[in-house]
Amino acid sequence: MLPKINFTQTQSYQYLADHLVEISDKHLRGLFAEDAERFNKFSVLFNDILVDYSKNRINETTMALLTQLAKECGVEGAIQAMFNGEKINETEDRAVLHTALRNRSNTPVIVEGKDVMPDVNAVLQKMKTFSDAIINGDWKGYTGKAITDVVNIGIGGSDLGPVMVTEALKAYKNHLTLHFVSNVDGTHIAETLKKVNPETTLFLIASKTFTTQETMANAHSARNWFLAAGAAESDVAKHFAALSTNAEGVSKFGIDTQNMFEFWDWVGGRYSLWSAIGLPIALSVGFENFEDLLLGAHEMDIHFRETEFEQNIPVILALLGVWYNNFFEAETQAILPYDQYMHRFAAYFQQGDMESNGKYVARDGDKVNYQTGPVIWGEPGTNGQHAFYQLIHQGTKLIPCDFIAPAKSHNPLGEHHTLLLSNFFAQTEALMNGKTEEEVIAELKKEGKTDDQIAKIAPFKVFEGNRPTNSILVKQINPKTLGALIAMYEHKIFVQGVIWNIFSFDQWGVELGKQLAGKILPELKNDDEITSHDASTNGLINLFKNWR
Ligand SMILES: O=P(O)(O)OC[C@H]1O[C@](O)(CO)[C@@H](O)[C@@H]1O
Repeated sequence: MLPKINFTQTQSYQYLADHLVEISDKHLRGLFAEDAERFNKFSVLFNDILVDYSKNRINETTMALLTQLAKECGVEGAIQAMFNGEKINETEDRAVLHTALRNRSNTPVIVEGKDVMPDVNAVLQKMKTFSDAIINGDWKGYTGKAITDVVNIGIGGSDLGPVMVTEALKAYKNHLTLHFVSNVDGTHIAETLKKVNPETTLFLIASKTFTTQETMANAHSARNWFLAAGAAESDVAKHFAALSTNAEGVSKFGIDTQNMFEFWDWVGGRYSLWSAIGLPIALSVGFENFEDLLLGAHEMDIHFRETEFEQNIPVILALLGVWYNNFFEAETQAILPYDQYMHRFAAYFQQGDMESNGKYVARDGDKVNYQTGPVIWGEPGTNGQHAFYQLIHQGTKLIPCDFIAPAKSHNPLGEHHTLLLSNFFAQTEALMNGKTEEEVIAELKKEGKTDDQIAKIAPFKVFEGNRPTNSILVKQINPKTLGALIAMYEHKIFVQGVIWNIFSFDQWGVELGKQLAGKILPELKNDDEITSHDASTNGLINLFKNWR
Protein backbone atom coordinates (compact mmCIF):
# COMPACT_ATOMS: atom_id res chain seq x y z
CA MET A 1 0.00 0.00 0.00
CA LEU A 2 1.22 3.49 -0.80
CA PRO A 3 0.81 6.24 1.80
CA LYS A 4 -1.95 8.79 1.28
CA ILE A 5 -0.24 12.09 1.99
CA ASN A 6 -1.19 15.47 0.60
CA PHE A 7 2.27 16.80 -0.16
CA THR A 8 1.10 20.40 0.14
CA GLN A 9 0.50 19.70 3.84
CA THR A 10 4.07 18.64 4.54
CA GLN A 11 6.60 20.74 6.39
CA SER A 12 9.04 20.67 3.48
CA TYR A 13 6.35 21.97 1.11
CA GLN A 14 5.88 25.02 3.34
CA TYR A 15 9.65 25.57 3.48
CA LEU A 16 9.86 25.19 -0.31
CA ALA A 17 7.08 27.74 -0.79
CA ASP A 18 9.11 30.26 1.25
CA HIS A 19 12.34 29.26 -0.44
CA LEU A 20 10.76 29.86 -3.86
CA VAL A 21 10.71 33.60 -3.15
CA GLU A 22 14.44 33.56 -2.53
CA ILE A 23 15.24 31.49 -5.64
CA SER A 24 12.89 33.47 -7.89
CA ASP A 25 15.13 36.49 -7.37
CA LYS A 26 18.23 34.66 -8.51
CA HIS A 27 19.50 34.25 -12.03
CA LEU A 28 21.31 31.11 -13.10
CA ARG A 29 24.20 33.26 -14.23
CA GLY A 30 24.60 34.49 -10.67
CA LEU A 31 24.23 31.02 -9.20
CA PHE A 32 27.08 29.79 -11.42
CA ALA A 33 29.20 32.85 -10.65
CA GLU A 34 28.71 32.30 -6.92
CA ASP A 35 29.78 28.68 -6.88
CA ALA A 36 32.67 27.24 -8.87
CA GLU A 37 31.66 23.75 -7.73
CA ARG A 38 28.13 23.96 -9.09
CA PHE A 39 28.62 21.48 -11.93
CA ASN A 40 30.25 18.93 -9.64
CA LYS A 41 27.61 19.39 -6.99
CA PHE A 42 24.65 19.09 -9.31
CA SER A 43 25.57 16.30 -11.69
CA VAL A 44 25.59 12.51 -11.36
CA LEU A 45 27.58 10.07 -13.45
CA PHE A 46 25.93 6.68 -13.82
CA ASN A 47 27.89 4.21 -15.97
CA ASP A 48 27.97 5.83 -19.43
CA ILE A 49 25.35 8.46 -18.64
CA LEU A 50 26.02 11.87 -17.13
CA VAL A 51 23.03 13.78 -15.80
CA ASP A 52 23.94 17.43 -15.36
CA TYR A 53 21.16 19.25 -13.53
CA SER A 54 23.22 22.26 -12.55
CA LYS A 55 21.41 24.55 -15.02
CA ASN A 56 18.28 24.42 -12.89
CA ARG A 57 16.88 27.14 -10.65
CA ILE A 58 18.08 25.48 -7.51
CA ASN A 59 20.74 25.72 -4.85
CA GLU A 60 21.77 23.31 -2.12
CA THR A 61 18.87 24.37 0.08
CA THR A 62 16.40 23.64 -2.73
CA MET A 63 17.74 20.14 -3.20
CA ALA A 64 17.82 19.46 0.54
CA LEU A 65 14.19 20.58 0.89
CA LEU A 66 13.06 18.63 -2.16
CA THR A 67 14.79 15.52 -0.82
CA GLN A 68 13.03 16.07 2.49
CA LEU A 69 9.76 16.33 0.58
CA ALA A 70 10.37 12.95 -1.05
CA LYS A 71 11.03 11.46 2.37
CA GLU A 72 7.97 13.03 3.95
CA CYS A 73 5.85 11.65 1.11
CA GLY A 74 7.06 8.11 1.73
CA VAL A 75 8.99 7.66 -1.50
CA GLU A 76 11.50 5.30 0.16
CA GLY A 77 8.80 2.88 1.25
CA ALA A 78 6.98 3.20 -2.07
CA ILE A 79 10.10 2.15 -4.00
CA GLN A 80 10.49 -0.95 -1.89
CA ALA A 81 6.75 -1.70 -2.14
CA MET A 82 6.93 -1.62 -5.94
CA PHE A 83 10.04 -3.82 -6.21
CA ASN A 84 8.64 -6.24 -3.62
CA GLY A 85 5.53 -6.90 -5.66
CA GLU A 86 3.01 -5.23 -3.35
CA LYS A 87 -0.28 -4.41 -5.06
CA ILE A 88 0.44 -0.71 -5.40
CA ASN A 89 -1.90 -0.44 -8.41
CA GLU A 90 -4.79 -0.46 -5.98
CA THR A 91 -7.61 0.52 -8.33
CA GLU A 92 -6.87 -2.53 -10.48
CA ASP A 93 -5.71 -4.64 -7.52
CA ARG A 94 -2.38 -5.44 -9.18
CA ALA A 95 1.31 -5.48 -8.43
CA VAL A 96 3.57 -3.34 -10.64
CA LEU A 97 6.55 -5.39 -11.66
CA HIS A 98 8.05 -4.35 -14.96
CA THR A 99 11.30 -4.42 -12.96
CA ALA A 100 10.94 -8.23 -12.64
CA LEU A 101 10.94 -8.55 -16.43
CA ARG A 102 14.47 -7.14 -16.53
CA ASN A 103 15.69 -8.62 -13.27
CA ARG A 104 18.97 -9.93 -14.67
CA SER A 105 20.18 -10.78 -11.15
CA ASN A 106 17.42 -13.36 -11.22
CA THR A 107 16.66 -12.99 -7.51
CA PRO A 108 13.17 -14.23 -6.60
CA VAL A 109 10.30 -11.77 -7.03
CA ILE A 110 7.23 -12.92 -5.18
CA VAL A 111 3.69 -12.12 -6.28
CA GLU A 112 0.89 -13.69 -4.22
CA GLY A 113 3.32 -16.17 -2.70
CA LYS A 114 4.82 -17.28 -6.03
CA ASP A 115 8.21 -16.43 -7.53
CA VAL A 116 7.51 -14.96 -10.97
CA MET A 117 11.09 -15.30 -12.23
CA PRO A 118 10.80 -18.88 -13.60
CA ASP A 119 7.87 -17.78 -15.81
CA VAL A 120 9.67 -14.58 -16.86
CA ASN A 121 12.75 -16.58 -17.83
CA ALA A 122 10.72 -19.22 -19.67
CA VAL A 123 9.09 -16.57 -21.88
CA LEU A 124 12.47 -14.94 -22.51
CA GLN A 125 13.84 -18.33 -23.58
CA LYS A 126 10.87 -18.82 -25.91
CA MET A 127 11.43 -15.34 -27.38
CA LYS A 128 15.08 -16.18 -27.95
CA THR A 129 14.35 -19.48 -29.71
CA PHE A 130 11.67 -17.87 -31.87
CA SER A 131 13.59 -14.72 -32.79
CA ASP A 132 16.74 -16.75 -33.59
CA ALA A 133 14.72 -19.02 -35.91
CA ILE A 134 13.09 -16.09 -37.71
CA ILE A 135 16.35 -14.15 -38.05
CA ASN A 136 18.47 -17.05 -39.27
CA GLY A 137 15.77 -18.19 -41.69
CA ASP A 138 15.03 -21.58 -40.09
CA TRP A 139 11.40 -20.55 -39.62
CA LYS A 140 9.68 -20.90 -42.97
CA GLY A 141 6.46 -19.39 -44.25
CA TYR A 142 3.68 -21.41 -45.90
CA THR A 143 5.48 -21.64 -49.25
CA GLY A 144 8.80 -22.59 -47.67
CA LYS A 145 10.38 -19.15 -47.80
CA ALA A 146 12.13 -17.42 -44.92
CA ILE A 147 10.51 -14.42 -43.21
CA THR A 148 11.63 -11.02 -44.48
CA ASP A 149 9.05 -8.67 -42.92
CA VAL A 150 7.49 -8.41 -39.49
CA VAL A 151 4.27 -6.45 -38.97
CA ASN A 152 3.51 -5.59 -35.35
CA ILE A 153 -0.17 -4.84 -34.81
CA GLY A 154 -0.82 -3.10 -31.49
CA ILE A 155 -1.58 0.31 -30.05
CA GLY A 156 -0.51 2.44 -27.05
CA GLY A 157 1.87 0.46 -24.87
CA SER A 158 1.70 -2.45 -27.31
CA ASP A 159 3.13 -0.25 -30.06
CA LEU A 160 4.93 2.85 -28.82
CA GLY A 161 7.72 1.09 -26.92
CA PRO A 162 8.75 -1.30 -29.70
CA VAL A 163 8.47 1.51 -32.28
CA MET A 164 10.61 3.85 -30.21
CA VAL A 165 13.26 1.25 -29.35
CA THR A 166 13.57 -0.26 -32.83
CA GLU A 167 14.02 3.26 -34.19
CA ALA A 168 16.49 4.24 -31.48
CA LEU A 169 18.52 1.07 -32.11
CA LYS A 170 18.37 1.14 -35.89
CA ALA A 171 22.16 1.06 -35.98
CA TYR A 172 21.92 -2.49 -34.58
CA LYS A 173 19.30 -3.71 -37.04
CA ASN A 174 19.48 -6.94 -39.01
CA HIS A 175 17.99 -7.74 -42.43
CA LEU A 176 14.35 -8.03 -41.26
CA THR A 177 12.07 -5.14 -42.15
CA LEU A 178 9.82 -4.08 -39.29
CA HIS A 179 6.42 -2.43 -39.77
CA PHE A 180 4.10 -1.12 -37.07
CA VAL A 181 0.36 -0.78 -37.51
CA SER A 182 -1.56 0.93 -34.72
CA ASN A 183 -4.25 3.28 -36.01
CA VAL A 184 -7.75 1.94 -36.63
CA ASP A 185 -7.78 4.20 -39.69
CA GLY A 186 -7.76 1.58 -42.46
CA THR A 187 -5.06 3.57 -44.20
CA HIS A 188 -2.48 2.35 -41.73
CA ILE A 189 -2.95 -1.37 -42.36
CA ALA A 190 -3.75 -0.89 -46.08
CA GLU A 191 -0.55 1.05 -46.75
CA THR A 192 1.50 -1.47 -44.78
CA LEU A 193 0.05 -4.47 -46.59
CA LYS A 194 0.99 -2.89 -49.92
CA LYS A 195 4.62 -3.23 -48.89
CA VAL A 196 4.69 -6.87 -47.81
CA ASN A 197 4.39 -10.33 -49.31
CA PRO A 198 2.12 -12.84 -47.51
CA GLU A 199 4.61 -15.66 -48.13
CA THR A 200 7.37 -13.93 -46.19
CA THR A 201 5.55 -11.84 -43.59
CA LEU A 202 5.13 -12.53 -39.91
CA PHE A 203 2.31 -10.74 -38.06
CA LEU A 204 2.64 -10.11 -34.34
CA ILE A 205 -0.68 -9.31 -32.72
CA ALA A 206 0.35 -7.36 -29.64
CA SER A 207 -2.34 -6.70 -27.08
CA LYS A 208 -2.26 -7.18 -23.34
CA THR A 209 -6.02 -7.61 -23.19
CA PHE A 210 -6.55 -8.95 -26.72
CA THR A 211 -9.79 -6.98 -26.80
CA THR A 212 -8.58 -3.54 -27.92
CA GLN A 213 -10.83 -2.43 -30.76
CA GLU A 214 -8.13 -0.94 -32.99
CA THR A 215 -5.82 -3.92 -32.67
CA MET A 216 -8.55 -6.49 -33.23
CA ALA A 217 -9.82 -4.65 -36.32
CA ASN A 218 -6.32 -4.47 -37.80
CA ALA A 219 -5.56 -8.09 -36.87
CA HIS A 220 -8.72 -9.33 -38.59
CA SER A 221 -7.95 -7.30 -41.72
CA ALA A 222 -4.41 -8.72 -41.80
CA ARG A 223 -5.73 -12.25 -41.41
CA ASN A 224 -8.34 -11.75 -44.17
CA TRP A 225 -5.67 -10.34 -46.47
CA PHE A 226 -3.41 -13.30 -45.73
CA LEU A 227 -6.13 -15.85 -46.48
CA ALA A 228 -7.29 -13.94 -49.57
CA ALA A 229 -3.75 -14.20 -50.91
CA GLY A 230 -4.19 -17.97 -51.18
CA ALA A 231 -2.96 -19.18 -47.80
CA ALA A 232 -5.00 -21.77 -45.93
CA GLU A 233 -6.32 -21.57 -42.34
CA SER A 234 -3.64 -24.09 -41.37
CA ASP A 235 -0.97 -21.66 -42.62
CA VAL A 236 -1.96 -19.00 -40.07
CA ALA A 237 0.28 -20.69 -37.46
CA LYS A 238 3.36 -19.99 -39.56
CA HIS A 239 2.56 -16.31 -39.99
CA PHE A 240 0.71 -15.11 -36.88
CA ALA A 241 1.94 -14.91 -33.32
CA ALA A 242 0.34 -13.22 -30.31
CA LEU A 243 1.88 -11.18 -27.50
CA SER A 244 -0.72 -11.14 -24.78
CA THR A 245 -1.95 -12.01 -21.30
CA ASN A 246 -5.23 -13.40 -22.68
CA ALA A 247 -4.78 -17.00 -23.88
CA GLU A 248 -8.53 -17.47 -24.39
CA GLY A 249 -8.80 -14.39 -26.63
CA VAL A 250 -5.75 -15.48 -28.58
CA SER A 251 -7.11 -18.94 -29.40
CA LYS A 252 -10.55 -17.49 -30.19
CA PHE A 253 -8.87 -15.32 -32.80
CA GLY A 254 -7.37 -18.47 -34.31
CA ILE A 255 -3.76 -18.17 -33.19
CA ASP A 256 -2.23 -21.36 -31.86
CA THR A 257 -1.30 -20.74 -28.21
CA GLN A 258 2.04 -22.39 -29.10
CA ASN A 259 2.64 -19.10 -30.92
CA MET A 260 1.60 -17.01 -27.95
CA PHE A 261 4.20 -15.11 -25.95
CA GLU A 262 2.75 -14.56 -22.55
CA PHE A 263 2.98 -11.77 -20.03
CA TRP A 264 1.04 -11.01 -16.89
CA ASP A 265 -1.43 -8.59 -15.35
CA TRP A 266 1.34 -7.04 -13.20
CA VAL A 267 2.89 -5.61 -16.39
CA GLY A 268 1.32 -2.26 -17.24
CA GLY A 269 0.76 -1.59 -20.96
CA ARG A 270 3.03 1.46 -21.04
CA TYR A 271 5.70 -0.44 -19.09
CA SER A 272 5.54 -3.57 -21.22
CA LEU A 273 8.34 -3.23 -23.77
CA TRP A 274 10.47 -5.38 -21.42
CA SER A 275 7.99 -8.26 -21.73
CA ALA A 276 6.84 -10.34 -24.70
CA ILE A 277 5.68 -6.99 -26.14
CA GLY A 278 9.41 -6.49 -26.82
CA LEU A 279 9.47 -9.37 -29.31
CA PRO A 280 9.63 -7.01 -32.33
CA ILE A 281 12.71 -5.46 -30.70
CA ALA A 282 14.38 -8.87 -30.36
CA LEU A 283 13.48 -9.61 -33.98
CA SER A 284 14.82 -6.31 -35.20
CA VAL A 285 18.16 -6.20 -33.35
CA GLY A 286 18.62 -9.79 -32.18
CA PHE A 287 17.96 -11.33 -28.79
CA GLU A 288 21.39 -10.48 -27.34
CA ASN A 289 20.78 -6.80 -27.90
CA PHE A 290 17.33 -7.16 -26.33
CA GLU A 291 19.03 -8.73 -23.30
CA ASP A 292 21.42 -5.78 -23.14
CA LEU A 293 18.44 -3.43 -23.16
CA LEU A 294 17.06 -5.35 -20.17
CA LEU A 295 20.45 -5.24 -18.47
CA GLY A 296 20.77 -1.48 -18.85
CA ALA A 297 17.33 -1.04 -17.32
CA HIS A 298 18.16 -3.49 -14.53
CA GLU A 299 21.27 -1.52 -13.62
CA MET A 300 19.15 1.63 -13.42
CA ASP A 301 16.68 -0.29 -11.23
CA ILE A 302 19.47 -1.16 -8.81
CA HIS A 303 20.67 2.44 -8.80
CA PHE A 304 17.12 3.65 -8.13
CA ARG A 305 16.47 1.12 -5.39
CA GLU A 306 19.75 1.43 -3.55
CA THR A 307 21.09 4.96 -3.97
CA GLU A 308 20.45 7.66 -1.41
CA PHE A 309 18.14 10.34 -2.75
CA GLU A 310 20.87 12.99 -3.02
CA GLN A 311 22.57 10.94 -5.77
CA ASN A 312 19.55 9.06 -7.10
CA ILE A 313 18.98 10.14 -10.71
CA PRO A 314 15.27 9.28 -11.12
CA VAL A 315 14.50 10.83 -7.73
CA ILE A 316 16.43 14.01 -8.57
CA LEU A 317 14.71 14.36 -11.95
CA ALA A 318 11.32 13.75 -10.34
CA LEU A 319 11.93 16.37 -7.66
CA LEU A 320 13.05 18.95 -10.20
CA GLY A 321 9.86 18.23 -12.12
CA VAL A 322 7.79 18.78 -8.97
CA TRP A 323 9.72 22.00 -8.29
CA TYR A 324 8.74 23.45 -11.66
CA ASN A 325 5.28 21.93 -11.86
CA ASN A 326 4.07 22.90 -8.41
CA PHE A 327 6.15 25.90 -7.42
CA PHE A 328 7.00 27.65 -10.70
CA GLU A 329 3.65 26.60 -12.22
CA ALA A 330 5.26 25.21 -15.36
CA GLU A 331 2.66 23.29 -17.34
CA THR A 332 4.79 21.33 -19.74
CA GLN A 333 8.08 19.50 -19.93
CA ALA A 334 10.05 19.07 -23.14
CA ILE A 335 12.22 16.07 -23.97
CA LEU A 336 14.71 16.99 -26.67
CA PRO A 337 17.01 14.23 -27.91
CA TYR A 338 19.90 15.33 -30.09
CA ASP A 339 19.85 11.99 -31.83
CA GLN A 340 17.78 11.35 -34.93
CA TYR A 341 17.40 7.67 -34.03
CA MET A 342 15.58 8.75 -30.86
CA HIS A 343 12.92 10.63 -32.78
CA ARG A 344 10.07 8.74 -31.06
CA PHE A 345 11.46 9.07 -27.54
CA ALA A 346 9.29 12.04 -26.52
CA ALA A 347 6.21 10.44 -28.12
CA TYR A 348 6.88 7.29 -26.14
CA PHE A 349 7.00 9.20 -22.87
CA GLN A 350 3.87 11.10 -23.74
CA GLN A 351 2.07 7.88 -22.99
CA GLY A 352 4.51 6.85 -20.26
CA ASP A 353 4.10 10.08 -18.33
CA MET A 354 0.69 11.47 -19.29
CA GLU A 355 -1.22 8.18 -19.03
CA SER A 356 0.47 7.56 -15.67
CA ASN A 357 0.24 10.95 -14.00
CA GLY A 358 -2.53 12.76 -15.85
CA LYS A 359 -4.99 12.37 -12.95
CA TYR A 360 -6.98 14.64 -10.67
CA VAL A 361 -8.16 12.08 -8.16
CA ALA A 362 -5.84 11.53 -5.19
CA ARG A 363 -5.18 8.12 -3.68
CA ASP A 364 -7.82 8.77 -1.01
CA GLY A 365 -10.45 9.32 -3.70
CA ASP A 366 -10.68 13.09 -3.26
CA LYS A 367 -9.92 15.65 -5.92
CA VAL A 368 -6.41 17.06 -5.68
CA ASN A 369 -5.96 20.76 -4.93
CA TYR A 370 -2.66 21.07 -6.83
CA GLN A 371 -1.25 20.32 -10.24
CA THR A 372 -0.28 16.75 -11.19
CA GLY A 373 1.39 15.46 -14.38
CA PRO A 374 2.73 17.94 -16.95
CA VAL A 375 2.19 17.90 -20.69
CA ILE A 376 5.13 16.03 -22.23
CA TRP A 377 6.30 16.92 -25.69
CA GLY A 378 9.40 17.22 -27.82
CA GLU A 379 11.19 16.57 -31.07
CA PRO A 380 14.79 15.84 -31.88
CA GLY A 381 17.33 18.62 -32.07
CA THR A 382 18.28 20.38 -34.18
CA ASN A 383 14.90 20.21 -35.99
CA GLY A 384 13.06 21.60 -32.98
CA GLN A 385 15.38 24.59 -32.90
CA HIS A 386 13.91 25.70 -36.22
CA ALA A 387 10.36 25.14 -35.08
CA PHE A 388 9.43 25.81 -31.46
CA TYR A 389 12.60 26.87 -29.61
CA GLN A 390 11.65 30.54 -30.17
CA LEU A 391 8.97 30.08 -27.52
CA ILE A 392 11.32 28.26 -25.15
CA HIS A 393 13.83 31.12 -25.40
CA GLN A 394 11.60 34.19 -25.51
CA GLY A 395 8.04 33.04 -24.84
CA THR A 396 6.05 33.83 -21.72
CA LYS A 397 5.96 30.25 -20.49
CA LEU A 398 8.55 28.47 -18.40
CA ILE A 399 9.41 25.21 -20.13
CA PRO A 400 11.86 22.96 -18.33
CA CYS A 401 13.72 20.91 -20.93
CA ASP A 402 15.68 17.67 -20.89
CA PHE A 403 18.41 17.74 -23.52
CA ILE A 404 19.76 14.29 -24.37
CA ALA A 405 22.75 13.60 -26.63
CA PRO A 406 25.21 10.83 -27.38
CA ALA A 407 28.94 11.68 -27.35
CA LYS A 408 29.57 9.10 -30.07
CA SER A 409 27.54 8.91 -33.23
CA HIS A 410 26.70 5.71 -35.08
CA ASN A 411 27.17 7.71 -38.26
CA PRO A 412 30.36 9.72 -37.85
CA LEU A 413 29.97 11.46 -41.15
CA GLY A 414 32.31 14.38 -41.71
CA GLU A 415 31.53 17.16 -39.23
CA HIS A 416 27.89 16.26 -38.66
CA HIS A 417 28.17 15.06 -35.10
CA THR A 418 30.34 17.97 -34.03
CA LEU A 419 27.82 20.35 -35.55
CA LEU A 420 24.99 18.56 -33.77
CA LEU A 421 26.72 18.60 -30.40
CA SER A 422 27.76 22.23 -30.73
CA ASN A 423 24.05 22.99 -30.92
CA PHE A 424 23.30 20.73 -27.96
CA PHE A 425 25.81 22.58 -25.77
CA ALA A 426 24.89 26.00 -27.14
CA GLN A 427 21.18 25.68 -26.48
CA THR A 428 21.39 24.94 -22.77
CA GLU A 429 24.03 27.64 -22.35
CA ALA A 430 21.85 30.16 -24.19
CA LEU A 431 18.74 29.20 -22.22
CA MET A 432 20.66 29.62 -19.01
CA ASN A 433 22.59 32.83 -19.71
CA GLY A 434 20.30 34.59 -22.10
CA LYS A 435 21.64 37.83 -23.52
CA THR A 436 21.49 41.12 -21.61
CA GLU A 437 20.56 44.49 -23.06
CA GLU A 438 24.16 45.65 -22.63
CA GLU A 439 25.41 42.69 -24.61
CA VAL A 440 22.87 43.32 -27.33
CA ILE A 441 23.79 47.02 -27.57
CA ALA A 442 27.51 46.25 -27.68
CA GLU A 443 26.91 43.71 -30.44
CA LEU A 444 24.82 46.14 -32.51
CA LYS A 445 27.39 48.88 -32.08
CA LYS A 446 30.04 46.53 -33.34
CA GLU A 447 27.89 45.92 -36.41
CA GLY A 448 27.92 49.67 -37.04
CA LYS A 449 24.26 50.37 -36.21
CA THR A 450 23.23 53.94 -35.31
CA ASP A 451 21.83 54.80 -31.87
CA ASP A 452 18.35 55.13 -33.37
CA GLN A 453 18.57 51.75 -35.01
CA ILE A 454 19.86 50.22 -31.80
CA ALA A 455 17.04 51.69 -29.69
CA LYS A 456 14.47 50.30 -32.12
CA ILE A 457 15.78 46.76 -32.41
CA ALA A 458 17.55 46.06 -29.10
CA PRO A 459 14.50 44.99 -26.99
CA PHE A 460 13.70 42.20 -29.42
CA LYS A 461 17.20 40.80 -29.25
CA VAL A 462 17.37 40.54 -25.48
CA PHE A 463 17.05 37.07 -23.94
CA GLU A 464 16.12 36.89 -20.25
CA GLY A 465 17.72 33.49 -19.89
CA ASN A 466 17.31 31.77 -16.52
CA ARG A 467 15.45 28.97 -18.31
CA PRO A 468 16.06 25.59 -16.72
CA THR A 469 17.46 22.54 -18.47
CA ASN A 470 18.89 19.13 -17.68
CA SER A 471 21.69 17.89 -19.93
CA ILE A 472 21.87 14.14 -20.27
CA LEU A 473 25.07 13.20 -22.04
CA VAL A 474 25.35 9.54 -23.01
CA LYS A 475 28.57 7.97 -24.25
CA GLN A 476 26.65 6.24 -27.03
CA ILE A 477 23.05 5.25 -27.59
CA ASN A 478 23.30 1.47 -27.48
CA PRO A 479 20.93 -1.18 -26.11
CA LYS A 480 22.33 -0.87 -22.60
CA THR A 481 22.32 2.90 -22.30
CA LEU A 482 18.91 3.12 -23.95
CA GLY A 483 17.52 0.59 -21.45
CA ALA A 484 18.93 2.68 -18.61
CA LEU A 485 17.48 5.91 -20.00
CA ILE A 486 14.01 4.43 -20.36
CA ALA A 487 14.08 2.98 -16.85
CA MET A 488 15.33 6.34 -15.55
CA TYR A 489 12.23 8.12 -16.92
CA GLU A 490 9.90 5.33 -15.77
CA HIS A 491 11.12 5.71 -12.20
CA LYS A 492 10.99 9.49 -12.40
CA ILE A 493 7.30 9.19 -13.31
CA PHE A 494 6.73 6.76 -10.43
CA VAL A 495 8.33 9.05 -7.84
CA GLN A 496 6.26 11.99 -9.03
CA GLY A 497 3.08 9.93 -8.81
CA VAL A 498 3.95 8.98 -5.23
CA ILE A 499 4.50 12.63 -4.30
CA TRP A 500 1.34 13.79 -6.06
CA ASN A 501 -0.56 11.10 -4.19
CA ILE A 502 -2.11 9.59 -7.30
CA PHE A 503 -2.24 6.08 -8.69
CA SER A 504 0.24 6.08 -11.58
CA PHE A 505 -0.43 2.60 -12.91
CA ASP A 506 -4.10 2.67 -13.89
CA GLN A 507 -5.65 4.54 -16.83
CA TRP A 508 -9.37 4.97 -16.22
CA GLY A 509 -9.26 8.22 -18.16
CA VAL A 510 -9.15 6.43 -21.49
CA GLU A 511 -12.34 4.47 -20.82
CA LEU A 512 -15.07 7.09 -21.33
CA GLY A 513 -14.14 7.80 -24.96
CA LYS A 514 -13.98 4.07 -25.66
CA GLN A 515 -17.44 3.53 -24.11
CA LEU A 516 -19.03 6.34 -26.09
CA ALA A 517 -17.44 5.17 -29.35
CA GLY A 518 -19.00 1.78 -28.64
CA LYS A 519 -22.40 3.45 -28.25
CA ILE A 520 -22.06 5.55 -31.40
CA LEU A 521 -20.75 2.74 -33.61
CA PRO A 522 -24.16 1.06 -34.19
CA GLU A 523 -25.71 4.47 -34.92
CA LEU A 524 -23.31 4.90 -37.83
CA LYS A 525 -24.31 1.61 -39.39
CA ASN A 526 -27.58 2.90 -40.83
CA ASP A 527 -28.78 6.12 -42.47
CA ASP A 528 -31.35 7.08 -39.82
CA GLU A 529 -31.26 10.60 -38.47
CA ILE A 530 -29.71 10.75 -35.02
CA THR A 531 -31.36 12.72 -32.21
CA SER A 532 -30.11 10.93 -29.09
CA HIS A 533 -27.09 13.17 -28.35
CA ASP A 534 -26.50 16.84 -27.74
CA ALA A 535 -27.13 19.20 -30.67
CA SER A 536 -23.47 19.35 -31.67
CA THR A 537 -22.87 15.59 -31.68
CA ASN A 538 -26.21 14.97 -33.48
CA GLY A 539 -25.34 17.62 -36.08
CA LEU A 540 -21.90 16.20 -36.73
CA ILE A 541 -23.12 12.60 -37.02
CA ASN A 542 -25.95 13.56 -39.33
CA LEU A 543 -23.71 15.59 -41.62
CA PHE A 544 -21.23 12.70 -41.70
CA LYS A 545 -24.06 10.38 -42.76
CA ASN A 546 -25.02 12.79 -45.50
CA TRP A 547 -21.52 13.19 -46.79
CA ARG A 548 -20.15 9.68 -46.64
O1 LIG B 1 -2.31 -3.91 -25.07
P1 LIG B 1 -3.77 -3.56 -25.15
O2 LIG B 1 -4.59 -4.32 -24.15
O3 LIG B 1 -4.28 -3.75 -26.54
O4 LIG B 1 -3.93 -2.04 -24.75
C1 LIG B 1 -3.34 -1.02 -25.51
C2 LIG B 1 -3.32 0.29 -24.79
O5 LIG B 1 -4.63 0.70 -24.43
C3 LIG B 1 -4.60 1.34 -23.15
O6 LIG B 1 -5.17 0.48 -22.22
C4 LIG B 1 -5.38 2.61 -23.15
O7 LIG B 1 -5.08 3.44 -24.21
C5 LIG B 1 -3.11 1.53 -22.86
O8 LIG B 1 -2.83 1.63 -21.53
C6 LIG B 1 -2.55 0.33 -23.50
O9 LIG B 1 -1.17 0.45 -23.67
